[in-house]
Amino acid sequence: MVMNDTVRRQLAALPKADLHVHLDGSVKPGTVLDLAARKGIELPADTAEGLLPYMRVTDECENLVEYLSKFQFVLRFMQDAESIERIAFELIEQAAAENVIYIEVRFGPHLHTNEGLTHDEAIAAALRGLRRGEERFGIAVGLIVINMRHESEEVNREVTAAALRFRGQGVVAVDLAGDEAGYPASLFRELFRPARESGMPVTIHAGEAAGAANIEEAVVGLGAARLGHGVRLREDGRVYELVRERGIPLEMCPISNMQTKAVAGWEAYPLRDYLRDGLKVTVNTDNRTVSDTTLTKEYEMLILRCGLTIEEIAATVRNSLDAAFAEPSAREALKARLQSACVELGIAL
Ligand SMILES: O=c1[nH]cnc2c1ncn2[C@H]1C[C@H](O)[C@@H](CO)O1
Ligand SMILES: [Zn+2]
Repeated sequence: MVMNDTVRRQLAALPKADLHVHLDGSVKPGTVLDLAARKGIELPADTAEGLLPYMRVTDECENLVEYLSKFQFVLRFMQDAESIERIAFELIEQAAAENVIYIEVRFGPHLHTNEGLTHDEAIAAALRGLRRGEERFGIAVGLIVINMRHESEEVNREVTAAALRFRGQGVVAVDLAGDEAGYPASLFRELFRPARESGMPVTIHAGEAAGAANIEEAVVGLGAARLGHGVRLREDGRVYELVRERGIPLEMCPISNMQTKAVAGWEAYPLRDYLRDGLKVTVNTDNRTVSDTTLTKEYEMLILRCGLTIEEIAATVRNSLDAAFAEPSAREALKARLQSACVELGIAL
């Protein structure tokens, strides 16, 4: 498949969904410039362009741990409610510009408490920004609260409790992110117990920097209803079947997966095989700024480097809407929008 003008037009107009995007990985460099000036923080460059090397990874990134080191730079500017709200709003604005109709944004509240914000205040600020974006751009939004693998049990217990307090007010799920190879999923069974017991959906970053055993533990031990990445699922046939039989959606993030070296290269990227094998594959950005990506760019790479068709791209969007942590009626309405757009665009769905 090549990218002719018809496909480009179809891609641009296709309604999209992003289930896996980190707030702190998607900050616009121009916003950092502005926030730094207001806060009197000195920057290593005085243009948006000049800040990019500090905010994005290069192809030379060796692994997930190196990738994660990029987040420190922006977190300094995300320690007050107003900045968090603004950055959340601007993320919805960026998504709206490429026809995203549904988005679940995720962030780790504890990363925003260095200057005294509480977890609840950080969550409330993110929700205000998302709501404002939702109203302005007509996009349906949800917030996923992240527990970080390197944080203490006590901190993560509090983060989870805060997430549960905001259930029904915009927080749709809890997640586990950070250094997967250094902190296996099995350490977090107890942490996710309250979420499991209260029916709050759980999604877990797994099978990105560690193998299929971590995916099995995420599903069986932690109760994951979806998996962040899941790229390395094919390493174990038994776990592969488990995920396929249960229809557990994979939140794949192709460009990020290349950068963290979760796979050797595009030739080895398993997304097309997973999709054709009936796994519930979804396509997401992970971090718009850190990974220098957009959903359109992710789709283009999948078409050019993995041979996906526009129909298969549309099928991944439908998978995302099916997998959305949203009310069934909202999911159906979004799917109807996708369906009618596909009819108009001549894409068989
Ligand atoms: O792809 C990822 N894998 C694991 N952790 C990640 C990934 N992208 C971002 N994070 C971490 C770094 C951020 O500071 C944190 C909260 O968004 O989540
Ligand atoms: Zn992620």
